[in-house]
Amino acid sequence: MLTAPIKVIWHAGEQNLLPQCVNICTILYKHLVEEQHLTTEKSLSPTQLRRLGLALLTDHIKVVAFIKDCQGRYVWMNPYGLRLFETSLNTLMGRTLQDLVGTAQAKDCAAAELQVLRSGQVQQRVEHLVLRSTNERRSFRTTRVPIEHEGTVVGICGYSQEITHDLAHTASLLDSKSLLDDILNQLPALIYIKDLNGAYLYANQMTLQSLEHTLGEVIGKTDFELVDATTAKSFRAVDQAVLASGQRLEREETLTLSNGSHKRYLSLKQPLEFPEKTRVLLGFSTDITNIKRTQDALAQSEARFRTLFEASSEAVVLMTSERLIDCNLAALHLFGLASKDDFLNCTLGDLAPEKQPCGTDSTEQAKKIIATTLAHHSYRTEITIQRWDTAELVPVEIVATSLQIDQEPLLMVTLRDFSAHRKEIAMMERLALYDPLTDLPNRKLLKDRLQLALSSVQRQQRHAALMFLDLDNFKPLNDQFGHQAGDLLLREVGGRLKRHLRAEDTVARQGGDEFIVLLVDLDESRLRAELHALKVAEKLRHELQNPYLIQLQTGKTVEHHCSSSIGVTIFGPGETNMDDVLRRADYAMYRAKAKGRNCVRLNVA
Ligand SMILES: Nc1nc2c(ncn2[C@@H]2O[C@H](COP(=O)(O)OP(=O)(O)OP(=O)(O)O)[C@@H](O)[C@H]2O)c(=O)[nH]1
Repeated sequence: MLTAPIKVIWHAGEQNLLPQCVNICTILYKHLVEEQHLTTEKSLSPTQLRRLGLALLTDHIKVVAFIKDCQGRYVWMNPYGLRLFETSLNTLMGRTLQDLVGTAQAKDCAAAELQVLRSGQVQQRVEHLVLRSTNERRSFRTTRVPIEHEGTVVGICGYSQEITHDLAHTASLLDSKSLLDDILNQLPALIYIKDLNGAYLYANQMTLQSLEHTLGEVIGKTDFELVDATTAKSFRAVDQAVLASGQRLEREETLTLSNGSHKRYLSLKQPLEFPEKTRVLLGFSTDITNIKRTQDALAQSEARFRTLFEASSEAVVLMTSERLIDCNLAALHLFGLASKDDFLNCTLGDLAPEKQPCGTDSTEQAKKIIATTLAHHSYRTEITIQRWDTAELVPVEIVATSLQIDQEPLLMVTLRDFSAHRKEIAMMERLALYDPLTDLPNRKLLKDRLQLALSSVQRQQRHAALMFLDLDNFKPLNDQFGHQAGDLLLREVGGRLKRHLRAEDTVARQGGDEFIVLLVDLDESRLRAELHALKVAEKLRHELQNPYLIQLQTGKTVEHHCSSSIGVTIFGPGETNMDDVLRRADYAMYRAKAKGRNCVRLNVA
């Protein structure tokens, strides 16, 4: 049997709050007709049918429907509600919500009910209740409708639609969106989305900081409204290229800030298809300003060192323990190479002749240099290299130092062309021992050889001779035609003397127009040695008095006549005092001068 309260529910639902019930009612109506084999025409009036349908409806809908008196005591609850609270209608009748849910929530709901009873207004609110039956927390959207009877509110009817899952879903959606926002805003990168026209649809915190605008100022705006025109143009060009090609692009971009400083970004941009075929641009830019600054500084420093390295006049080679990997221009010149391509990947041994002048295998020598350098950190030695262009052998001094670059052991080898140095030394030695004008041994070398000769005569018991020669009538040539003419004559004298002596004899220039001749290994007999020496002296005197044809600087050739005064002395076994020998020869020459020049005089010890 249908009761009055149900009528009230129907009244409330029909007019206010349960429009969906009308549809359900229609379905139930059909179900009822089929179940009970009834037909509308035959069995029930529309009113009867409506009552029956409503009764079934309250039994079947998944909504807690209830009726309470003005004291908040339950008068009725539908089966769904009874199942939810795990109670029966009989048990529930006369009880309040406090018997079904937690005290605090029950009090809160009672206050809400009181408000409905007092105001006579329909009320809808979300309530979170902990069920006493299961201790579960459930959420409901509850609607309370005042029941009026003859102008007085006598009770409340209402229904509670469970929204626990909806709320949980919404909460998780909200949670995940804010989590995503948090993540995107905390990422140390610019993340942004722009539409086809370049207007920002999304910008994370870092993008906003870079653009120096708030989210409200950025969304819907293009770069042209946010940054300087040049920057905006370059951003737009990349964006358009991405959108047009449909391809992901990676570019370095520069943003000029309001204070004039620049920020450098590595931007990865790609098109993104949104539902309904909307294409947008997703951008991800990393701030590489500091990296670039460091890279630029490194590149500058590298360029500076490269310039120093290349400009060094010292040949410098960089190598691993096996191969040559770099060198400067001076090294290329030293090796006679046209370019570094010829040089790279060679070994040190490849740049030397097969054998060193000392006979060592060059490859072995190179290995020794590398091993010693690595063992002792640095090593200095001399080797001979072979130029690639001329095959010329060049002695070089090398200083090798071991280095550690990027964990790799390397050797830096500096090479200095030793040939020039050697020539210099040879020249210095020659200058110290030879007369630069005539290229004859000077007095110092003569004395060395005289000392050797003195020793030799002791060993071999054979005599030797020393001659002092001084030109006669030399000065007038100087006076008349200048020193250069005199020099030419002095050179000619030296040549004539050398030509008429043996290789083992020595012709030296004492200085001015004075020459000294040392004749060694003459004879065991002093007498025969004297005769031999006098014979040679005469031959020389004769030779030197031949006329001299001197070609002047003017091109003119003049003839000059000059003779020589020669003093001779013999020294032999038992004689060791070099100065005595020199003095005797000098004195003999003085006597020849005194005798009238152009003659030979012998000074016997
Ligand atoms: N051209 C030239 N002249 C020199 C050089 N060294 C010395 N003399 C000159 O040689 C000359 C030597 O002087 P003397 O020996 O007195 O000249 P001289 O005419 O041979 O006289 P006597 O020896 O007395 O016969 C001086 O005029 C020096 O200036 C030189 O290297 N080159």
